[in-house]
Amino acid sequence: MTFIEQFKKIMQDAMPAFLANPFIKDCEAGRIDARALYTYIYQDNIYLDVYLPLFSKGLDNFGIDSESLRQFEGDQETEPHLMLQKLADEKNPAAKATITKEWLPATTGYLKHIQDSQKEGDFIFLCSLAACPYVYGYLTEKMIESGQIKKGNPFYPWFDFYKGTDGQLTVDFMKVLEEEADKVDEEMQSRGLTAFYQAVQFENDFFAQSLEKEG
Ligand SMILES: Cc1ncc(CN)c(N)n1
Repeated sequence: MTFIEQFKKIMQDAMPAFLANPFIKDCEAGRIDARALYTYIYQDNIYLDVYLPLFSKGLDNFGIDSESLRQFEGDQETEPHLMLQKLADEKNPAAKATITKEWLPATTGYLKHIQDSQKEGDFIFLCSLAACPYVYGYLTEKMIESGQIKKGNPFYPWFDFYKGTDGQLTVDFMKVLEEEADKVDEEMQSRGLTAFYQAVQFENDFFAQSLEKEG
């Protein structure tokens, strides 16, 4: 299996866990849990504030200047947050006051993982950064394709958004990773795959933590 094939397999193998995730199951059922959505948005803002500058550094390390990759650093994340916020506001705006305004464990753990990967070297760092666009691009595409998320589902616009943005980004990211993987030895490739695998697990935990109640 090529490096990229192994990358894809990690995501394919993780799909059942994402589909069993209560956050994703709520989306599939069109069930709006306002508190969970407010929590997700709050945590995602914390995450992106740290992740996006790191993403920029990760690209700079390899002199990468692709338009879709660069665009990702802009404010495109605001739009999907507003979509979820609208759903939560319509359902139960009072839930906003009840969310935990602290860094939840998957937020802290995921960011620490990326920062630790950065210390391990440029290639491993790049692999750890890939899960953020890859998971959303892959998951949204598969769930729309399979009919698990259909038009009319309140979450459809959110899935469709990421299918477009993160889907395209993933195509560009994979091209870069393929080129860079050719330049490193097998041991480094394997460490890169591990860093990606762990980031994929954190993506799943990140969704799940939004539904966990206080105390
Ligand atoms: C935690 C997380 N992962 C992925 C994405 C979408 N790129 C996001 N907004 N937040």
